[in-house]
Amino acid sequence: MNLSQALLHALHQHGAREIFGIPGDFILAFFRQVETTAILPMFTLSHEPGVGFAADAAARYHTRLGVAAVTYGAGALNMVNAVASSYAEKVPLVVISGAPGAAERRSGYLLHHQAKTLDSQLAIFREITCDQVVLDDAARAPADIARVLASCLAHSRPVYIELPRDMVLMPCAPVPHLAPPAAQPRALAACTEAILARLAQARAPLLLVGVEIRRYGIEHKVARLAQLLNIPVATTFMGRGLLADTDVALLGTYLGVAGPAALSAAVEQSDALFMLGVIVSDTNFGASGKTIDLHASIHAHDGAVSMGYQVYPAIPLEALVDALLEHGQRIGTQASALAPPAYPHDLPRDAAPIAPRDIARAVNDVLAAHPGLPLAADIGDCLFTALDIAHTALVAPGYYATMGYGVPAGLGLQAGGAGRPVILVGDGAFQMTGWELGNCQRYGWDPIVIVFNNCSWEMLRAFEPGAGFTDLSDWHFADMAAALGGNGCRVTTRAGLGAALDAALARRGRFELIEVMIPRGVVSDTLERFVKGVRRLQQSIPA
Ligand SMILES: Cc1ncc(Cc2c([C@H](C)O)sc(CCOP(=O)(O)OP(=O)(O)O)c2C)c(N)n1
Ligand SMILES: [Mg+2]
Repeated sequence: MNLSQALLHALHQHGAREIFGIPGDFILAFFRQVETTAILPMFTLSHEPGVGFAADAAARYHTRLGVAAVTYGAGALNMVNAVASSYAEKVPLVVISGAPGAAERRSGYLLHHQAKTLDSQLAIFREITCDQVVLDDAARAPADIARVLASCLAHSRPVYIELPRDMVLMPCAPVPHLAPPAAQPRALAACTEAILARLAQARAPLLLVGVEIRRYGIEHKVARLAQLLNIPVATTFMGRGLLADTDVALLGTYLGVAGPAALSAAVEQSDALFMLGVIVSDTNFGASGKTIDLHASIHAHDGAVSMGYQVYPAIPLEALVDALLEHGQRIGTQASALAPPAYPHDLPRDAAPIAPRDIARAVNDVLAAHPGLPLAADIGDCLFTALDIAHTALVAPGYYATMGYGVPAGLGLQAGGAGRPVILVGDGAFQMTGWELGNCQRYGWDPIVIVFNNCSWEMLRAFEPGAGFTDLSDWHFADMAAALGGNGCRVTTRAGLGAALDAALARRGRFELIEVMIPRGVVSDTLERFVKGVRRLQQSIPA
């Protein structure tokens, strides 16, 4: 076996099911190994940010390793933003970068794609990955690859593998599979007992779940825990879509002042807020009406648990949930004190112009007929609109908030076997990576893409009214769809939107681009409330 085959078998054994990539001369030999061994299918896209986003989305949706393979320098450094997003949002992404071989490193020349030094790329990726290896020694490679892949899964963060091109065919032993880290039994028992005692004595315990319960594949265990404890459950903004395929009666998504008042009050007034797998970020808590006292909460995240000023280190999330399931008992008197949110549906098929909420209605009508359709959303008002869409699997960078995610992420979902996705994307974000749709024809992907075309960076205008620089011109995206191998149509009325979706759903095999024209200044209620809330909080926080 050669080193590439050992690496590919190890990726498969650790759960990876596909590779996204763009080749370059420093990684050509590895791409040939991927192609000839067929251990993992390879999907190539057009621009490395899209490669990273697609691999990220496949990893999120399927709760498994995502893999992005790129060339040295121009390729890998082009993907830094996407990998940073995966790091911030705790996605287990394996970055494989080709690299110069030993002889060319000693040539004394500055090599093409080299920035500062030949190790600068490794230094940059150290900042956005949890573990790294340069595979320059075939004897060490099996242990190094095992360690790095185990880190990726244990921390649910990206890792970096640099593969010099003269090592690709070197003979190499198989890669061992390391056991995941275990909790120290007595520490786990003490932590579990303290949490259950705290919840039992509380007046209003509440379970708030975040992305880590998806990343560690424990949503169904968490659903069982919620039913066992019988306490109200809500998701964070980033956690939108969690528990969607369980029968947990969710209160909804916590959005602070931008969300339903009763739900926000339940979270902010809880005297035992149990945050499970929650990233404590401004997008999750920045619009809180009453600042949540994190020291009065229980927070299980990043492999540790904090309660008050007590920290229990090395408590893997799944081990904690298993222990709570084993020792927990009914605590709450009623699981959900609030009626679950009602989502808008029944799009009127009339000549009225289209507002973001109408798109939510239309998608909810589609979901009623096609339950379980996966959603990918970009950053912009399309993501706030997604909060008016019924609970379904949703991938979106709700915390790191990078634009350009939506279309490549939708392609990653379909490539990874999630079925036909609906993609929500604004015109500004579509300008960045929407062109990846041109790759659908090679792979038979056929997402339904809804472009919110307000000819504007409208989310920024909501924060900076009167700014002229947020105006964009009208790119007529629908007219370009056919040239990219898909079907496109532009709609300006609610009847047109309904008809376009009906037609799109009736066709398969080509992407469907529905360009929804939205008047500038018309935004979703949620974005409006979010902006008002953030402004009010900015004014209220003493200097
Ligand atoms: C890669 C990248 N560049 C810039 C931004 C800043 C930014 C936003 C966030 C605040 O950082 S929202 C936004 C405008 C989005 O425009 P569009 O896609 O048309 O959506 P909509 O018109 O619905 O706003 C920008 C430029 C970003 N998030 N990501
Ligand atoms: Mg826009």
